[in-house]
Amino acid sequence: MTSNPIVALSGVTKTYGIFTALHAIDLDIAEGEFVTLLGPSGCGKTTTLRLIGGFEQASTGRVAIDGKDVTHSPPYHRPVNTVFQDYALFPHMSVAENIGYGLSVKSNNVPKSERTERVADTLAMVGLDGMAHRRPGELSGGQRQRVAMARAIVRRPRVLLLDEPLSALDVKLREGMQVELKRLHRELGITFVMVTHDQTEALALSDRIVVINQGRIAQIGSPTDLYDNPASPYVADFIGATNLIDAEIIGQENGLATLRLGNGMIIRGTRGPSAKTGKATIGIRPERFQTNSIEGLNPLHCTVLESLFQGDRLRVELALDGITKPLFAELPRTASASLDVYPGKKATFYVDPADILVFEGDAR
Ligand SMILES: Nc1ncnc2c1ncn2[C@@H]1O[C@H](COP(=O)(O)OP(=O)(O)OP(=O)(O)O)[C@@H](O)[C@H]1O
Repeated sequence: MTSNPIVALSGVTKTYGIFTALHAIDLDIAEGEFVTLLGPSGCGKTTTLRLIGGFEQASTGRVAIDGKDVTHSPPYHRPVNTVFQDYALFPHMSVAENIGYGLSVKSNNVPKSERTERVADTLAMVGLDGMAHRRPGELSGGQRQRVAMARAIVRRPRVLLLDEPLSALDVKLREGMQVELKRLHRELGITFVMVTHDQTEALALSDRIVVINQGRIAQIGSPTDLYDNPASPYVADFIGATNLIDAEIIGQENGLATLRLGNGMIIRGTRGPSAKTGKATIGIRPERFQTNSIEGLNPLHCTVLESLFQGDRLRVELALDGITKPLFAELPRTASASLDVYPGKKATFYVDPADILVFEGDAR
């Protein structure tokens, strides 16, 4: 666990009536980290964020910020600010007034001259110079998002909470704003905790990702950690797509597991299992399919069901002989050109044992 975490949740449970939204969550966030809470709709990520912000109270457990127990403190007694999903700007106030509002209300000791200066600095920081006098209704979606950011950071919180901050923007704008968020995080040096259900966004922005599944933390790790070493089929499938296939571990030697698939096929995988034998699930990332036969790789005899052109890649739907659930492979265009894939074609693909993720049990 992190020493001297800026945010620490210990055994936090949140219930609504008889429904438990969070089950005894433990989470430490280090000062300056960019942490993302990721998971499907209803998994509990917003609840977790709201517990940190003080908009919800834990049913049991403890919330500490900067070493201080804030479990029962209201939002305004926490060194935290929130960028809400809908931005929550005041429509009748100008951009500058929206941004300065928090300073005038909460920090009465900020003199007017300093307030004006801080608002101007913050406007520049989010790239909104020259927009100070506009009203929210006269701004684009991306500009409104920047005002919401500016309003949250002008008070210089220790922790910035971001609730799906980019979800209202179209794809192109969202990609641009991702770069902006990353830059702001670096320049401000404060802790960002963001909620998203968009795994690409989480992978691109975070130092660490907290994957949540039905009110429980499924795994915490860096983006590469989660991508390369997912702890469960759930994480493997949520962080980057994964083909999951039922299998049985029938032997193990020198860190190499021998597995039998439902169609009787034997393959070898190196990633993960400690159990000698028993039920398992294997995961293969779509981009790990190879087209050349190389000594030591697992051959997979397939029939092409469909091939979808995607510019730089070809996405190919495959049926592994004797297995009903289709698999997806993503091939670089160069590889697919030599293969000439079309529906109905019999083709053999190859997967390195190191690219076979092995999960014990039928945990799906
Ligand atoms: N005030 C409430 N009363 C009852 N149930 C609630 C309340 N707030 C949240 N829940 C339930 O708690 C669970 C977690 O909700 P939460 O908003 O944290 O999910 P989420 O992961 O953020 O989902 P989304 O991406 O859809 O916002 C959901 O099943 C939700 O219906």
